[in-house]
Amino acid sequence: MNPKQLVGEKATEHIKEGMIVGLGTGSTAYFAIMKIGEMVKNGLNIKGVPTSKATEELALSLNIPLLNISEVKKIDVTIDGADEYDSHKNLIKGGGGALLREKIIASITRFYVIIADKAKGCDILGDFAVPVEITPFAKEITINQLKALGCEPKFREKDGKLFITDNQNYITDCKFKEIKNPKELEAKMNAIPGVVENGLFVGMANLIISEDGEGGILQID
Ligand SMILES: O=C[C@H](O)[C@H](O)[C@H](O)COP(=O)(O)O
Repeated sequence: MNPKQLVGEKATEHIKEGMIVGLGTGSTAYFAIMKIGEMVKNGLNIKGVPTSKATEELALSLNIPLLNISEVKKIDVTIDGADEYDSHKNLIKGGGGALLREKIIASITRFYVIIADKAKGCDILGDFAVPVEITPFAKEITINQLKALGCEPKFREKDGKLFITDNQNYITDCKFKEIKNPKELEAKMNAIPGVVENGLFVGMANLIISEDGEGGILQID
């Protein structure tokens, strides 16, 4: 089985009848959502909260009942992907640009499950450039302030134009050498006025499910 499908389906074991479920974004979360669609079709009663417009469309196509975020106080379990993770379950997310909605949903989630290839595991975060969502206003000032934190920031582009998030903002991908203190860096980046949110998810994940390269499951809890 495709490793993404393996970990995606494994994560759905944490979903129980009646739960409110956060639906992640990306190519790994896709498999969890497909499985949830199947579970719903077979009679499971849950309600989903999507972390992006793309996920909302996918969930609707599978007839997964959805809640509007304004109706939600707590989410029982969220299943989402990651771009990099360490052994303390700190993450870099936002490779698909969905980090803001993902982090809001993670922040009200009781049990946050991350599904990711083993290759995304590392000792120290930083190989993957940290995606940072910034306001279009004064973007040059914001990018210089990010640079002052010791990274090489780059505006993300798509089809030759600046990438626009679901929230009508830009993304800058900030490449650091290594991130020795992710908690401190997360706070420093968010202290910049033009930064809406950044892709460091520190102390949020409860469980990381990955594949061992031979079809087995590895878990960090
Ligand atoms: O913005 C996108 C999300 O943070 C994704 O969950 C992350 O980029 C991992 O995506 P994938 O499973 O496609 O590698």
